[in-house]
Amino acid sequence: MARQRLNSGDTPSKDLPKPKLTKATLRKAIKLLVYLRPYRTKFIVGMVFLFLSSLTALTFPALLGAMIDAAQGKQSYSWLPADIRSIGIISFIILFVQSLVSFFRIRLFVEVAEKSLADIRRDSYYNLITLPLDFFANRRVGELNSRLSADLSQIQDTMTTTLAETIRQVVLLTGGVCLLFVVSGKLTLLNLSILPVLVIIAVVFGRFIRKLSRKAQDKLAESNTVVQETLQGISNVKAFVNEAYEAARYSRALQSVVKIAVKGATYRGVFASFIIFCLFGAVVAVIWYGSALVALGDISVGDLTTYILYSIFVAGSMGSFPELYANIQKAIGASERVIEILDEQQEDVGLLEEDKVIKNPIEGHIAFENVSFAYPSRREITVLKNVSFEALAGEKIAIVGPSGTGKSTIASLVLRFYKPDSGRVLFDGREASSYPLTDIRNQVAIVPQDVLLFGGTIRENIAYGRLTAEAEEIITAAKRANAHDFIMDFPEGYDTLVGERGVKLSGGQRQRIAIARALLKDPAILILDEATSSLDSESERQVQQALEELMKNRTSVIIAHRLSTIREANRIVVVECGQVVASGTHEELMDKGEGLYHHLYKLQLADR
Ligand SMILES: Nc1ncnc2c1ncn2[C@@H]1O[C@H](COP(=O)(O)OP(=O)(O)OP(=O)(O)O)[C@@H](O)[C@H]1O
Repeated sequence: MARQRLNSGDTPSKDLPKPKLTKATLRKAIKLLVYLRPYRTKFIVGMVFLFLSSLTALTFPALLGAMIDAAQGKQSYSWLPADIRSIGIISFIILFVQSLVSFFRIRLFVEVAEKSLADIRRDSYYNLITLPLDFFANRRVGELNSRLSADLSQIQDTMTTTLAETIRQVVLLTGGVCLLFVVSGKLTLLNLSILPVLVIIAVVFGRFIRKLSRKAQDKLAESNTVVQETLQGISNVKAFVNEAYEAARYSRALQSVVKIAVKGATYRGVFASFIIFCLFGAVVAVIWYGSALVALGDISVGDLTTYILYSIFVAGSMGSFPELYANIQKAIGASERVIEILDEQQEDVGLLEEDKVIKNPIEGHIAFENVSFAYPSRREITVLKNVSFEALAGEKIAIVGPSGTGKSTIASLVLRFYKPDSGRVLFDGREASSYPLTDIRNQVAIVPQDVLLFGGTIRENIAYGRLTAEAEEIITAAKRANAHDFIMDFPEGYDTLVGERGVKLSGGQRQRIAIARALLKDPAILILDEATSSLDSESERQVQQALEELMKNRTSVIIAHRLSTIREANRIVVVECGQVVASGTHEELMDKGEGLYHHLYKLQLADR
């Protein structure tokens, strides 16, 4: 029987949705079984052991009944000696075999489940990281991550225990019912007329109580939100002298928790009394009728004992089915979602080391020809409209324009995070789509606005640009990026841990690490998404110097926010509302007079 809880201590997996079992959902879930294939021999042996241990469990009631009969000088079965000692020894031998078989069964199942689950985890992770960016735009990454881990834990639970438990209970139930008939048909008919009714009532009632318990949890969560909100905004609460208001709000929330919990407890009490009454009632009925049969000489005392023990087995199996079924349902739902991720269309990026070898070197000439683009998640808004520009190999090209006009989108198209809806992106005069994705991304580096570092050491973070880099190369890159000195100022130098997402470093330091990373990658094309957050003038000078170093000898696309930094660019492309409205050198654009560039430039000068 599923145990009820009226508190909020359930694990997240308990909240996993339970889909209806249909052919389609089953077919999807079954797809995951291919992951068992490499371990099928162990799985089959485990299954055989499982059957053996369930079957041996079924012998005990018969043996114990025979032992009681033997005590009264009766022989229950012709194949079993009628002396207590022999039956006791046989029981212990079977018990020993059962323990041994159970050990191997558990060991094998867990091994198979863990190994195949590791394969599923690895494949879903591989798939996830090779999915196009658009997939992530439509989902919250945290949610995706916790969903996936809850789903996988559910599948793991099912593979390690639920599956085995279900098979065991099916064997015990069918074997138990058959043996009940063998021992006494009359008693079994009585039993079978009571037991299923009880089980059905218990399941329906159980569901009702479970609903109540969920409501209690929701209410508790609501009251916790009050605490959280109040504490987060404690200064507001105090400033408005609203302590009394918040206390009353919390107290109201608590009252509703108590109300629903007490209601739940009432039903639970009724349920428990009902179950106790019925359960013991059934036992009394069976023993009553059984004793009458013994008195009539219809069955022996040993038979009655055997019978009662089998009844306990059968009742236990019946009671365990609702929870097992619910777990299987959840696992099937979980498998469906995992399969969805496994079936998503991946990008054609390779995961092998040799995929990092560049097969089509790019010199650095970039051209956009009438490129139009709308994000797949927001098709109705055309972000880029007929955008055309060109940067020769080694040139510096700047893209400027107001916020939200599509500058970063241009960068995403260069990196081929997305494909244009119409028009062409060309590298060295060849269409981008004719290059393997890995070739493009291996030769384009981006220094983004918000530099994200991984939680390891500075050395590892720089090496992310080229994982095979030697220690010396990392230091050279850091020196060129103006980062070496500040790194050496840390007691642990290059082994300093940067903290989660690089929080232990300042914005300017993070940027210089990102520049060192890009230097190490040594790309043909560089995209600089200039930081909008202002650094102090010393950091800005250091970052600027590092950027100058980085831009040497390669094509640079600078998404510029500070126009002062791009005066020297070979070409400045002015974008407004997704369209190129002007392009030329700084002087040419300024000479034009009242254009957008002129306006923006004047605005920035005025700000200084
Ligand atoms: N992944 C996305 N899905 C849907 N729309 C997006 C996505 N990313 C950006 N956009 C939208 O596309 C438009 C252009 O965004 P983009 O980031 O390219 O502008 P930007 O010029 O770089 O802005 P900023 O100067 O503020 O960085 C915006 O309206 C933005 O809301």
